[in-house]
Amino acid sequence: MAKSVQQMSMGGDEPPSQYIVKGNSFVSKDSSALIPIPIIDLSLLSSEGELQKLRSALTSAGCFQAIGHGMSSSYLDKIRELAKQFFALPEEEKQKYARAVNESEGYGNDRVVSDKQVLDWSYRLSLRIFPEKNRRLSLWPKIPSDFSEKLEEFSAKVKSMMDYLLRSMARSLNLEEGSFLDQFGEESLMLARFNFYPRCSRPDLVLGVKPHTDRSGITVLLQDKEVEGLQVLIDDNWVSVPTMPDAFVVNLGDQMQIMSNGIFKSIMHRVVTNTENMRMSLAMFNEPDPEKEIRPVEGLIDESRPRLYRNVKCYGDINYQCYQEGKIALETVKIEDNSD
Ligand SMILES: O=C(O)CCC(=O)C(=O)O
Ligand SMILES: [Fe+2]
Repeated sequence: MAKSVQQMSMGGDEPPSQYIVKGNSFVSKDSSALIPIPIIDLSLLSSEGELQKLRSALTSAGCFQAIGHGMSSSYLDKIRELAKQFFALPEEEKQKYARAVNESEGYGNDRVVSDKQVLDWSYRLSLRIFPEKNRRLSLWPKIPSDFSEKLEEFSAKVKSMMDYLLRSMARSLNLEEGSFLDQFGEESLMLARFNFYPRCSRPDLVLGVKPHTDRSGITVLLQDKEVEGLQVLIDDNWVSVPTMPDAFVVNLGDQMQIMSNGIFKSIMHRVVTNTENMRMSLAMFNEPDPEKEIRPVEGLIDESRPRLYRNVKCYGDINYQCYQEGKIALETVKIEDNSD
């Protein structure tokens, strides 16, 4: 049987060919000193100044670091600790929550859809959180014993932060507060993904996560407290997102690019590996109810900015299909001809 990423990591093995990303080198020039990631204080979003900063962050970069969100430093440490405790369990225990071959929920590595697929140097635990009826509690870890309770509490806090952000995003464009949030519907989806990146002997050839945009509406990411790895593509430069222990990274996803008629940018990002330290992150994805149609907000369409995207349902499925076929999902929902 092929060795697992964890076994290879511990042995310091040379990564096998399926993990090697061709035609690229990741020890690239780091542009973070030149292109800073915007920082937005959520407690100031009632002021016009901060709102304009938010708008500018989302129209240029498509991501920012969120501070002033009301969750304490020690609380965030506890959440990170929960993730670390789970990943530190013996493999046998973690396998109790293993992802089924054709599913994405549960514990494991990449779902393999083609022989040509380049594999990510990572482990994940993906769990559906909202709507509550979608939860598969058999996949929620029993150890640490407070895992479910803590995750549930954290998810509720993140959900209200996301709702507040979606309202603020609408206000920043002089729209009705509910212009984006209402499109998510009462049954909007939330998914938690715990990512774990073991050390890798060849960070120059292997990625923790390949370049992608999130299919979500928005993504709120709790980064590792110390170990960097996330990079975002801004103006054709890969920029490292610095660790800020008390901040969340907020990434705009594809579905908000659609709803904002392309004004807000869904950010391309990737995760690099390193030889020294393992890294963890916890990504919370918020998506509109797949049964509801989403569309560019009317107030963002005019003659100078014609409608860019058609009405879309079940974007998650479209995105997955495109991923398998090597297509860019957003391109397939674009309106090609705006002349009539
Ligand atoms: O680990 C990270 O910092 C980012 C993970 C990510 O992009 C994802 O889970 O979609
Ligand atoms: Fe992502």
